[in-house]
Amino acid sequence: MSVKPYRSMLYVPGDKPRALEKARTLGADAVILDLEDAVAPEHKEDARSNVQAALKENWPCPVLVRVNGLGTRWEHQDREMALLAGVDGLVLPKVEDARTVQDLHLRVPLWAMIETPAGVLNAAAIAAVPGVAGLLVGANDLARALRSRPHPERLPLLHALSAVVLSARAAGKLPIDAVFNDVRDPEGFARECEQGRTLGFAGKTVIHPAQVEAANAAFGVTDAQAQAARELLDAWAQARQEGKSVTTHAGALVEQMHADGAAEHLALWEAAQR
Ligand SMILES: CC(C)(COP(=O)(O)OP(=O)(O)OC[C@H]1O[C@@H](n2cnc3c(N)ncnc32)[C@H](O)[C@@H]1OP(=O)(O)O)[C@@H](O)C(=O)NCCC(=O)NCCSC(=O)C[C@H](O)C(=O)O
Ligand SMILES: [Mg+2]
Repeated sequence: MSVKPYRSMLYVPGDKPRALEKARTLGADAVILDLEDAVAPEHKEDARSNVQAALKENWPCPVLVRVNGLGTRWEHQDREMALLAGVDGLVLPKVEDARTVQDLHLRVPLWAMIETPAGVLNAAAIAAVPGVAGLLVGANDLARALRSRPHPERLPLLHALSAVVLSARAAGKLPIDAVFNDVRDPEGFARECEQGRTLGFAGKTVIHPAQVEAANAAFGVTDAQAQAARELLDAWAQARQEGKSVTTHAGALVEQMHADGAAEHLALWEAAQR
């Protein structure tokens, strides 16, 4: 089994040259060079040039570009620039229906942002479009659209968060959790990562260098977990050899889906080692 981890996906504003340079060294599993909400209208053209230059550099991870939304005056040029410069994928903000994504006929993977009520309601169809690699939650826009209030456990967003996980997983795509806005609250960030991981997200979008390592840890597999997965797979192999389709390991039930889960954990651990 071969998997590519997307534990941390770092947004980098296209109009901040220092951040664009620094992003190459931070250990994120992917970076998202942002031309949308992190960039003021008067800086859009400069940001596009900076991102074009950044795409020519060597990166240790996949580099995505978040283009401005469909229907804005920048979107077409953003997309053309990114595709010509050899981007690894595009992030499209505020995706609300599957048809919009289908009609783009992109030749690189598309990561669709789910950050409006309509986007949440249509998330399953959006995720199912061929070429969509994953769904990213945009919790700031979503909270604004829902008129919900901040809540330490994201209670008003839980339905939407789970809908994104369900939709992406049903289509075999990756669900990626929203950003955590307070870059000076590592405990709060760790709690939210834990919640996202528990809900089924594969990783988290992050906005600051200080959040990268914590997201990698929260959505990664520890050495001890990898060892436990190996032991479970050994127990399962032994059981299968004996013609059993159910066994116990360390006192707990083991069936095929548990073995599949252990194999996926091990593959993620191996990928992170590389
Ligand atoms: C959040 C920030 C504005 C904080 O900025 P600041 O206080 O200036 O940061 P620091 O001084 O602590 O920065 C220290 C050094 O780290 C570099 N840095 C900072 N952020 C990044 C980054 N994202 N990538 C790479 N490098 C970064 C600084 O250059 C400093 O470097 P050095 O000079 O060597 O010390 C700021 O972190 C920031 O702008 N973050 C990204 C914001 C962003 O991208 N927003 C858009 C995506 S989130 C979104 O849109 C939400 C979604 O759509 C939704 O709806 O929810
Ligand atoms: Mg947004």
